[in-house]
Amino acid sequence: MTQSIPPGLQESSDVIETASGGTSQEWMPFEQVKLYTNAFVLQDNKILLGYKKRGLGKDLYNGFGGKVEPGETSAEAAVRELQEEAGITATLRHCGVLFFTVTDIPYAFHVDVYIASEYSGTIIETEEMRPQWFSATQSTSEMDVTPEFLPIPYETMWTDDPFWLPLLIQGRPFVGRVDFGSDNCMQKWWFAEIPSSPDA
Ligand SMILES: Nc1nc2c([nH]c(=O)n2[C@H]2C[C@H](O)[C@@H](COP(=O)(O)OP(=O)(O)OP(=O)(O)O)O2)c(=O)[nH]1
Repeated sequence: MTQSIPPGLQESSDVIETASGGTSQEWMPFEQVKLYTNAFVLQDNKILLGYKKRGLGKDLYNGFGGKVEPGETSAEAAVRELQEEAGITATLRHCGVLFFTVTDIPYAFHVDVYIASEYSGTIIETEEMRPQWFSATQSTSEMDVTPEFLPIPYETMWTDDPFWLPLLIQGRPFVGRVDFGSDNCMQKWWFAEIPSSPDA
């Protein structure tokens, strides 16, 4: 499987491809990589998302995250961004890597994705994000007749999120790459699950 892992992602011998496609033959070249984080809180079958009020991904729901600042590790940045954007502190577990390019942006985005099952503090709306809980239930048979929380609003999220968010919710580590066109459409994509080792 190693040969199918797109450039930008670490080679690994034991990934299981979950989706791939697109019209482009070749992956888009990139000159530089910028590090980002994205953190999700999952608790009691619900997931915390934020409605982004400004910047990249404005008017879309997402996890909480942003750029890794100089002198900071990705894990430190993830904790800081969750605190800045939702007002809470959590112990985060790394659960995925996403790699994006966008036509006309010379650098690529490496996004470390984190998950937490507990947090401390009070969730607040901030300048950047309006937090909201959604149901993390995935099968209709598990669904309540009158669910307390709305289903995940995939239609108001980045178009690649349905490929990996279900894996995150199931606690299955993943990697993926998407090349976006200037219209924000996915031109080429590849996603895989990383099976956990038996002694993990
Ligand atoms: N769910 C999802 N998130 C994405 C995708 N692409 C992408 O950059 N992101 C995330 C990574 C970051 O969490 C976020 C963008 O970071 P940001 O622009 O808010 O960074 P920042 O907070 O440092 O920016 P700022 O405060 O300086 O304006 O969007 C995607 O395709 N799907």
